[in-house]
Amino acid sequence: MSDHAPRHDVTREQAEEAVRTLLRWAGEDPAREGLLDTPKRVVKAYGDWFSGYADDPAEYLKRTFKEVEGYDEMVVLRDIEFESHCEHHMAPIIGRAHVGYMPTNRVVGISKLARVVEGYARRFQVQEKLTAQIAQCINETLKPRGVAVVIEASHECMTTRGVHKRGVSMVTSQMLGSFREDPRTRAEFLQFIGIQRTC
Ligand SMILES: Nc1nc2c(ncn2[C@@H]2O[C@H](COP(=O)(O)OP(=O)(O)OP(=O)(O)O)[C@@H](O)[C@H]2O)c(=O)[nH]1
Repeated sequence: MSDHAPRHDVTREQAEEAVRTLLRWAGEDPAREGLLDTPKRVVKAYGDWFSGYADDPAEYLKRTFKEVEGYDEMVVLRDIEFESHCEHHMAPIIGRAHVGYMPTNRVVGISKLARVVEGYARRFQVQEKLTAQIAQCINETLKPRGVAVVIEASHECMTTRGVHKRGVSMVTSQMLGSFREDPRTRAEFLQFIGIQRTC
């Protein structure tokens, strides 16, 4: 089984039974009419939220465009909305990713950067890991001069439970190659995505 294959050692029936157990634990009666189809719906929703385990995001970057060979300036895709789930509480993480790279001679279809974000977001995540995985995937597959990923997200484990702080967002960044080494390149990227340079 590859790293990206879904774990099929749990059957759909077992997954639905686990949802019934949680409903009982919360104080509900899973046999109540309104809840009869809930386990089926939850398992279907999990298939959507966690489809990233069946994805190999590097595959999206394998098709590159020859026609744009020679373009070697920064490419930025900003405001890529995503939904993920934190691996600590299994609560939603809702955010936006900004991705930039400095191509060498390999340029990808711009939607593929958003697909890479989706492939990693649709898993249980920690924001720092999500940020690093996106950057490393692009770096290893396209071998560009540099990669930059900034993620801004709110964590529902902080807003709907626990410390209950609304309006808080977490910002993480991973800069590789020229974005890490050249302050001007980094500053240009931050300007493109609307984050002012502070150092
Ligand atoms: N660094 C980081 N922390 C996260 C992320 N998602 C959730 N957390 C934090 O993970 C921590 C888990 O802390 P624990 O003390 O083990 O869990 P807890 O008792 O439920 O913590 P509280 O949320 O403070 O109630 C919490 O501080 C969460 O806010 C993330 O993506 N990155």
